[in-house]
Amino acid sequence: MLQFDLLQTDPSSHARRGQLTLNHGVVQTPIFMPVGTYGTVKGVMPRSLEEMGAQIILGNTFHLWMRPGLDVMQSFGGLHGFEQWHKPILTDSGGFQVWSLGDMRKITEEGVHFASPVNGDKLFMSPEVSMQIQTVLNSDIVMQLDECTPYETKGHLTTEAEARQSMEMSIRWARRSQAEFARLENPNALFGIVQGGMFEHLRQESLEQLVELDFPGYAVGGVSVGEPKDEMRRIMAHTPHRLPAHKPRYLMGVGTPEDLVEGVTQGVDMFDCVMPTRNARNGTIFTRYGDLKIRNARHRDDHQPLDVTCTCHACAGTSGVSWENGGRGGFSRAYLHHLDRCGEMLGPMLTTIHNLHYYLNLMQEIRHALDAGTFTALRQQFATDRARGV
Ligand SMILES: O=c1[nH]cnc2c(CCNCC3CCCCC3)c3[nH]c(NCc4cccs4)nc3cc12
Ligand SMILES: [Zn+2]
Repeated sequence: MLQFDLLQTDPSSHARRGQLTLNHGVVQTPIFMPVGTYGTVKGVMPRSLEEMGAQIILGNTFHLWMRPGLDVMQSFGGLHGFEQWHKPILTDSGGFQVWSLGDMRKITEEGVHFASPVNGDKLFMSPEVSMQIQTVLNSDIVMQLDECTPYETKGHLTTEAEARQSMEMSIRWARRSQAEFARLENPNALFGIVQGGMFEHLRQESLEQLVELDFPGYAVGGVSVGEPKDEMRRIMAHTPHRLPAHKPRYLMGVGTPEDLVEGVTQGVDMFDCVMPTRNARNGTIFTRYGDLKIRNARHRDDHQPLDVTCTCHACAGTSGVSWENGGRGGFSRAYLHHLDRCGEMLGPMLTTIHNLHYYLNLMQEIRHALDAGTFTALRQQFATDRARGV
């Protein structure tokens, strides 16, 4: 089941404030969805995810299918019981990971043949198989199996004809996903994925055919796949706001804090990206006033927290009072620099909590600004602050 209520629309952009009711709970939008790959958001306990306000997380169909396997997942009634996360979960189709297997896979109309990266077994992923796996996982939002049209292949840009072929196969796979989802009587929500490469007229054809199929929600795929920033922004400006206004819109794999603000402006409701978690593990920290590299020697004796305005556990400790509001309960940049230099596991745990909290808090500030009708002012303040530098 899925119900999407539009609560507010911004008068001077495509931004909107919404509420998504799913089987495992209600989600306020716009929303950032932390990525859990192997049934965990790396290094973060579910209680910490709750504490920082995560409302919905992602599960990775491909990896969970490989390991622990569907028998174990079935015995827990799905992913919620297995990973002990009882709020909504969105699972991807598994297709995107198969694509990244490169030459170890063969794409046919029927589906994708590939060798398991875990044990070399010959495997097959089709729209039907993807729906069967996601039904066992019992995720609240299921993604159709699509083909993520590449931006370039071996140095040559994807041509319009190639993008059309790929987009048309994703439409056929959307139909097959929908038919199998119905046959399985899955009680959750299936999203269609718009493709079309960097060609607006192909994007238009894709979304029109998917809207015909009447999905409860739609994703925009095929971006953030190595294209130049201005190309991604061009598609972000074309496609999301052309999708049905009364249904949720999910921009896949995006992006930086700046991309999230731009995406909301263009009418996007849902985002996922590995950036906050992946960057945290390699020491790149997002803050209100710009990014910093905790490994840099300049942080060696800095008593300040990562972000003086942040109320996360790393910056404000258990008090939750930010440094700028007089809180002194957090960890210093000096300490986090030390943990990074020593390779201590507490380092990535704390920087991941901070980066995720930064993304989730940014989306909460955006929701509050949309409620208050001050979204344009927020966009301006956000850009000014981020340019200040830390
Ligand atoms: O067209 C697409 N179809 C389907 N999935 C896509 C994804 C995966 C989105 N995150 C899934 C998550 C599910 C749970 C586990 C983690 C992934 C994309 N990610 C990106 N860029 C970000 C990128 C990240 C890495 C390389 S590109 N572009 C994407 C385009 C598509
Ligand atoms: Zn913080």
